[in-house]
Amino acid sequence: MAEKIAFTKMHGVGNDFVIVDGRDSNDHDWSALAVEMCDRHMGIGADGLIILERTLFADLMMRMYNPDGTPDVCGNGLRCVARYAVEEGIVNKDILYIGTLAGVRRAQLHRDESGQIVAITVSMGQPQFEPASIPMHVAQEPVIDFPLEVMPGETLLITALSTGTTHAVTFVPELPDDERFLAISPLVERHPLFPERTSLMWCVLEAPNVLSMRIWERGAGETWGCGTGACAAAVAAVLKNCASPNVPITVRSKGGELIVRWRPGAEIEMTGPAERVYRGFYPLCQ
Ligand SMILES: N[C@@H](CCC[C@H](N)C(=O)O)C(=O)O
Repeated sequence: MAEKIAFTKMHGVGNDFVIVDGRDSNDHDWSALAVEMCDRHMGIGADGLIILERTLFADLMMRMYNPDGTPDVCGNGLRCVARYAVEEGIVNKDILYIGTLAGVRRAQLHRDESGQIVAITVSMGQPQFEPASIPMHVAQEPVIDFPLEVMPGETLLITALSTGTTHAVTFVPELPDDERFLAISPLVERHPLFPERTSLMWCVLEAPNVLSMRIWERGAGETWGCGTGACAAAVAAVLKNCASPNVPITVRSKGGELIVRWRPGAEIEMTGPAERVYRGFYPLCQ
């Protein structure tokens, strides 16, 4: 009989993931399975596949694969993993430590009076501004409002940084319509100045410390939320004096709101929901 992989579908502000507890599973080509499983027509459909593993350095290790199979770091996925680990009894405490490709992250669950998990706060590490860490081929640090020529006659002012993964943030007067968003975002993702490609956060400053954004993720395309991207946008807003440091910054996207707090020299902190959608079994056809 064909092997079946048990999975749980979860999302954080509409950024959706297939979560697989791989602690005792056979060796699989997770990168290839991410491509299959994340396919919205021929698979389960998701913005990423997350595999849980054992580690000596934290309560749990998470590995996230984009829908194109590339491994990455993931903020919304981090909150989903924290909730999953506690509700599945893998970890029996409301403050836990999760290993990621960018290092160990702290997660704290928040509950209402009835004990229901209502939000999760995660540490997201310190933002990286050195061009080599982003990575971006540019001789400027930090990269604030860099004029990126996307095509003849189209230049975006880009603030670029890494929040564990590469982000370009552009502040615009209004969010782009589909035509503009779909024409320009993939060109920024694959711009030659970003040797490992980049995600692009289109941001509007709605009010002091309130941002709304439209998200293009490297390896995934448009998503409804992006945790590392919300952090990058909030940090960029502070760097550009559009938001105050150490004060909660609300970052809205198609799938909901995240709250981000950062001051120069400190770790980023992000708070938001994580929801379970359904469980299932994925048949392996290999
Ligand atoms: N959605 C994630 C970020 C996923 C990584 C992105 N696709 C990339 O390649 O950088 C998040 O919530 O942080």
